[in-house]
Parts: sequence; C-alpha cells; structure tokens
Amino acid sequence: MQIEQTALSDILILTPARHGDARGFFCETWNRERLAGHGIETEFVQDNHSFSQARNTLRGLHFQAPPDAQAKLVRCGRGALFDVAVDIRKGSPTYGHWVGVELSFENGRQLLIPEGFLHGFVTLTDETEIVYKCSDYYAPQSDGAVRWDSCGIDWPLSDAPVLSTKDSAAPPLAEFDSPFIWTRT
Ligand SMILES: Cc1cn([C@H]2C[C@H](O)[C@@H](COP(=O)(O)OP(=O)(O)O[C@H]3O[C@@H](C)C(=O)[C@@H](O)[C@H]3O)O2)c(=O)[nH]c1=O
Repeated sequence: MQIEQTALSDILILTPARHGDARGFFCETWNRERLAGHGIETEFVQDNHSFSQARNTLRGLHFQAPPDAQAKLVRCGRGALFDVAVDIRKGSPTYGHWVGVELSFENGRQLLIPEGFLHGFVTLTDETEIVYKCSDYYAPQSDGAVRWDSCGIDWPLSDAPVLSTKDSAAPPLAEFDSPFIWTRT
C-alpha cells in the first residue's frame, strides 16, 4: 500500500495494491492490521455507498458534530470524483484550508479524512459510485453542512452543480461556528 501526504498533513492518500490477472484485479480495500502498521488506528463502524446519476453532482460540505464526529475513508467504486476535505478545527493553523484529490475506479486511491474536517465531492463522470467507511454512526441530530462555494474550493465543474435542497441552503464558512477545536498532536 502506498501512503502519500497531502498539503494538509492530517489528510492522507492511501493506494492499496491491486493484484491484476487475466480476469481483472483483486484489491484489499481496507485491512485494519495493515493500516495499524502504518500508525492508522481509526476504528470504523459504518460503511456508506452512494450513487450519483449525473456528472457535476456535488454532495457537501458535510460534518457530524462531536460527540458523533466521523473520520472517513473514502474511495470511488465506479467512475471518477473530486473529493474534498476542509479543515474546520478552530485554532488550527490551516483552518479553512482545503485539499482536493481525484478518486476514481481507475486510480484506486482512497482519502483518509480525520474528524474536524468538512467532506464533500463532485462527480466527474455520469453514474458515479462512492464508498466510504465512517468511524461513528449516522446521527442526524449532529449532521451539519457548510456551503460548497464558500471555502474557495476550485471545483472541477463543467456545468452548474446538482445539489440537494439541504446543501443549497447551507450557511457559508464565514458564518459558521465550528464545533471542533484543534489540539496539537
Ligand atoms: C449520511 C446518511 C444519510 N442517511 C439518509 C438520510 C437521508 O434520508 C438520505 C440522504 O442523506 P444525505 O442527503 O445527507 O446524503 P449525502 O448528501 O450523500 O450525505 C453524505 O455526503 C457526503 C459528502 C458525506 O461525507 C457523508 O457523511 C454524508 O453527509 O440518507 C442515512 O440513513 N445514513 C447516513 O449515514
């Protein structure tokens, strides 16, 4: 497995090995012991899978507030997407900074996003599937969103984004009182 750092040091790109043969490939998409060997000890409790019909579908930017905060391990099952994490830890030297990484069926990359970050993505292809592990259960009462176009993200959109009603109505980052506090690690 290859592990790369991004411009935000807590956000990692993981690329597990693919074993190719005449049939296609085999890949261990998550192996707890192997990740622990790299110092990644996140305990995941829920797997999510969503399908977006059209290119330019944008979901985000989402978080769950403590005590229901979620770390996420995100990958693309079909098609391609641009996955984004934004630092919302109050007091963090990189508060408001974002990273975006293309995840696709082809490249097999995964993004590891700890607690304290907004998460969102835009699809780069029609019929895109995203699959992600979460470190806590869905808690609608702790669910929150920040407006997708308020963080200076350079979204690779080829048309107006397809948004949910909830995401269209989300507050901008400038009006957002984050429930996360940065602690030096
Ligand atoms: C997130 C979630 C939603 N739902 C339900 C609630 C609702 O009826 C329906 C669709 O929910 P949403 O509109 O919130 O789905 P979506 O906009 O895809 O939300 C997701 O976006 C990405 C970017 C994330 O990071 C996720 O954590 C999650 O927030 O699914 C669950 O049952 N369990 C879950 O874990």
